[in-house]
Amino acid sequence: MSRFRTRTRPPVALALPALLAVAFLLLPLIGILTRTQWSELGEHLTSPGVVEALRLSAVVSLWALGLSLVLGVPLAWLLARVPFKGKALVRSLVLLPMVLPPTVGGVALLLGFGRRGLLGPWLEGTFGITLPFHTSGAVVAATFVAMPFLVISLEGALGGLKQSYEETAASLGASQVRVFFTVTLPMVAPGLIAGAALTWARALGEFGATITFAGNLPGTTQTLPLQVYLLLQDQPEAATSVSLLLLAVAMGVLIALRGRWTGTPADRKAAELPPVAEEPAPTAAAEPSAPAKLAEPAEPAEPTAPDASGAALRDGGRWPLHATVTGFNRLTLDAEPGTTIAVVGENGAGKTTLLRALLGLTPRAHAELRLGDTDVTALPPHKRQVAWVPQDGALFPHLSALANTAYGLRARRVPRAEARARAQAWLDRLGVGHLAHRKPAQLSGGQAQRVALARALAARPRLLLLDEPLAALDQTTRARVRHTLRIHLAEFGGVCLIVTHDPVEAVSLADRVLVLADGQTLQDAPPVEVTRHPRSPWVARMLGRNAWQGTASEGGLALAAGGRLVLAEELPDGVPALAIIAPEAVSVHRERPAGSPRNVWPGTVREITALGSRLRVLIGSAEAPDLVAEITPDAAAELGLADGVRVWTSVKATEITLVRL
Ligand SMILES: Nc1ncnc2c1ncn2[C@@H]1O[C@H](COP(=O)(O)OP(=O)(O)OP(=O)(O)O)[C@@H](O)[C@H]1O
Repeated sequence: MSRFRTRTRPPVALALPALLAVAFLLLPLIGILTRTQWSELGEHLTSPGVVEALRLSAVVSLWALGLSLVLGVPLAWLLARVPFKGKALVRSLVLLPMVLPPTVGGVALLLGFGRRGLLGPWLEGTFGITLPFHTSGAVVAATFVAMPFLVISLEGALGGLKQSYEETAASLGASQVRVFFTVTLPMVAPGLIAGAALTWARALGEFGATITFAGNLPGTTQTLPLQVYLLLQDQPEAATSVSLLLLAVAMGVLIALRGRWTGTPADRKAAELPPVAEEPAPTAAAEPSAPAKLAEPAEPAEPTAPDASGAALRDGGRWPLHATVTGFNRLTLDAEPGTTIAVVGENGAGKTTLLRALLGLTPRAHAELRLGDTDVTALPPHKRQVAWVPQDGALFPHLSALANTAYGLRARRVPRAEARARAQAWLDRLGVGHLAHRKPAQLSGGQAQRVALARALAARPRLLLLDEPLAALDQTTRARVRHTLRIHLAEFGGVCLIVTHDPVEAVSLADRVLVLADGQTLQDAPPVEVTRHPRSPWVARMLGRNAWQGTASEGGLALAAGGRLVLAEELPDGVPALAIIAPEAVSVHRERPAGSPRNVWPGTVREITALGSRLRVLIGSAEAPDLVAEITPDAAAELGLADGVRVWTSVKATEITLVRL
């Protein structure tokens, strides 16, 4: 109990000044409330002068808001999205009116737009507009001080928006304008609304710049704050009443904005919902393996007859791929329709860059890309029919699973009802049809991945790019989604590239494994071949094999890391090679094994991990590189294996596969 109190009680040294700060802010407000003549409040606020000032304030602040939106939204977009020289300077310029004393702002406006200012004579001569002492002058002054709030708020929202949302939307077929209105704008709406509200409130309260630049003319430039200033001299009670009105408006804006800075109300609602259970893995019977289930959702526009080979899913076409990539990636890729290629490689090998080049989304690599008979090289991303599922799925958070899935179809102008029906059918096929009306935040990781996949497939792509589609899932969910993925990829008539770091994914999903190193193809072969003859230690280890690099010498391999390996195969001296040892081929003993094996090393158990029904034992040795052995739990128990236990390892020379480098 006392511990609880100690923890929650804030330190006095912080609490005291914090309370003083609150009191400091509160006292003036209490002053207004206590000094307000409540009985005369109605009379004060309905006096002709106040009503006129109120009307003028509304007109000026709304015009200022409108101008800020028209000018500020593009400026915020430019600052957030377009790299250009002098951006820091432009941003400082935008912020300047916020820190400049408003009267100085007023003087600056006079010198810029006033009668004798830089632009004033031209405005007067050409349009007959004189800003000072005119309502339009008050609007200019209010816009000058208020627009920064909009720009800063919107730039922050745009900057915080992950670009993968917009890029995915483009890959689904949406033009830039469509992406802006259907993805960008709805996603930054909270920031835009918050910025607009603050801009309006700031414009409503503007005083200094207005009185300096536009003067204090009743009915023309005398807004509420200016009137408060006047009233304070002759009728302090009325000034208090009007101040109370402005205070109420300001508080109203802040209360309405509560939470908008920290997230959308939709997000919060979603977070409050009970977690959605991951549905059980589809059984073989439930999987759409029967022809009837494989049928493409009803498509009145392009009817396709389902047949036993699943041709209906292929969008009436099969799309071979030919790509020549230059830039960071330098490779040529050819693949038959229906081929799934796992793209693997170390961090920074260029996997994502390759995908982005095929999408036409990066200047770092250029892809000459032909899909079927169509050369899409010159086409923008939204016209290539190359669908992309980024690592996090990038489901649009403001749209339901159904609307997400229908997005690509709508972008290609499929009528709404038909698009939704087709999207629903795709969700059903991927086992998430019952979640169609959920927002992405209400889906589990596995469910979201299936929706992302349904969305990509529903867009009828000719090339499908999946960037680590299962990376964020736990082992069980990963196995389920992998199963679903395998079934649907088997029916896909285009080429599919899957970036992965998971050997199981690479071997079980792909027809080919493309190993990248430094942007180039190190190996491009079927999984069996890559597993048997990996071309680099990294690939071998990724596939769960021991891989030791060395140079042939005297009938063996002198290991680069020190030590020697006896081989069954003869290699000419001096040839660099990679020795691949399957973990199952490593024998573990407590005593030095008697008999013939010549590759025997003493070592210590460093780590034991479970892999399915077997155990992987990492053994370190002073005489050889680290070695991974795979044994049954029974064998491990019999040997009494545990971390730190001293053991002997042996490998038969005939169990070693050699790959020349
Ligand atoms: N926008 C960028 N500007 C400059 N260099 C970049 C950019 N994006 C990536 N790179 C560099 O290009 C190289 C390839 O990056 P890429 O993201 O394609 O690698 P990757 O194989 O996908 O790596 P990972 O497995 O870490 O995702 C890396 O050296 C990386 O630092």
